[in-house]
Amino acid sequence: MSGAPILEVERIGRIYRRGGIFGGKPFYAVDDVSFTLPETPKVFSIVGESGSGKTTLARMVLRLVEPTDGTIRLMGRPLTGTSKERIDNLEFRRLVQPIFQNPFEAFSAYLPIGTYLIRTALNLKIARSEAEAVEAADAALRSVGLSYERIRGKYIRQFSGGELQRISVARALIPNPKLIVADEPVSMVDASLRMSIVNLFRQIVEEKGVSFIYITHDLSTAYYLSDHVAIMNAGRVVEQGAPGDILAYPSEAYTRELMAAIPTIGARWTELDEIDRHYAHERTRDGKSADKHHQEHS
Ligand SMILES: Nc1ncnc2c1ncn2[C@@H]1O[C@H](COP(=O)(O)OP(=O)(O)OP(=O)(O)O)[C@@H](O)[C@H]1O
Repeated sequence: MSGAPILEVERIGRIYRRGGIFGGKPFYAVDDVSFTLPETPKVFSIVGESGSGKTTLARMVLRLVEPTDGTIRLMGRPLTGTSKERIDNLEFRRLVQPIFQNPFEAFSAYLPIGTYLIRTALNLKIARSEAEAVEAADAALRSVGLSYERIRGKYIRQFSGGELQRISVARALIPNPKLIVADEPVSMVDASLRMSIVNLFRQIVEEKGVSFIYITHDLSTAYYLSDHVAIMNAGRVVEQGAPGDILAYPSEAYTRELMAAIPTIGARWTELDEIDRHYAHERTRDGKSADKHHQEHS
């Protein structure tokens, strides 16, 4: 269905029980959350402290957890419920891909990573033969500054966290998805490489037309990367809007607390000014975001 938003999340909620398997007290881990990702590719960040419900929300969008209430539609078609229109699993995995926090857990330790990527291409029916699968893996790896040749025969222990997260991004790109849901994707990556991954996301949005849901507790990367930020507290979205507006004029006390909770607030927000300047420069240079760190480290 063309013209439909990529994702429409409407009043979703998820109940869990706290305090014992039997008779624990029910509570909403995600409570009445709504947002829309438009057809044009965007980065939508969900920011909140530990326990605010970000991962539960991401897992509902990834169809790993069934919502207790509400509906989710992908390109106009339901992800939840039992209607005939519901997107089937293969189609869903081709359209929506995850990137998780720990890249070391994203791949098998006993399989060369290239083999894993080939299997992904074959399982998702992106390739009909091993040769086609190598081609698909190579194309995806090239979009993140690597190549199949460079990773061939290697196992996860032979890569750094940053390199592996880059390979996770390549894995996610194999089916040419419409949406990537990235749950704390840089929190386990070395600080020096963090911005290169964040820049890579922006490049993918602009060059490949993929939308991102970026889940993080880190306001600074959310501010830098996003077109839209939603702040979550105790399962609810307490405010959402353009990052500049939210962070310059936070209307919620909770958002101000989140900002104040950054331990090196002076340094961090000065760093944001630098990021702003760098980003503005990179974007105007040739109309695209370039990835300086990426070139340095690849
Ligand atoms: N399977 C589950 N069973 C019971 N409670 C759960 C389950 N998953 C999450 N919760 C609870 O739901 C709440 C929200 O958790 P969630 O992991 O979504 O938050 P989060 O913001 O992603 O936090 P973190 O960054 O620490 O992962 C927490 O109180 C958590 O303990």
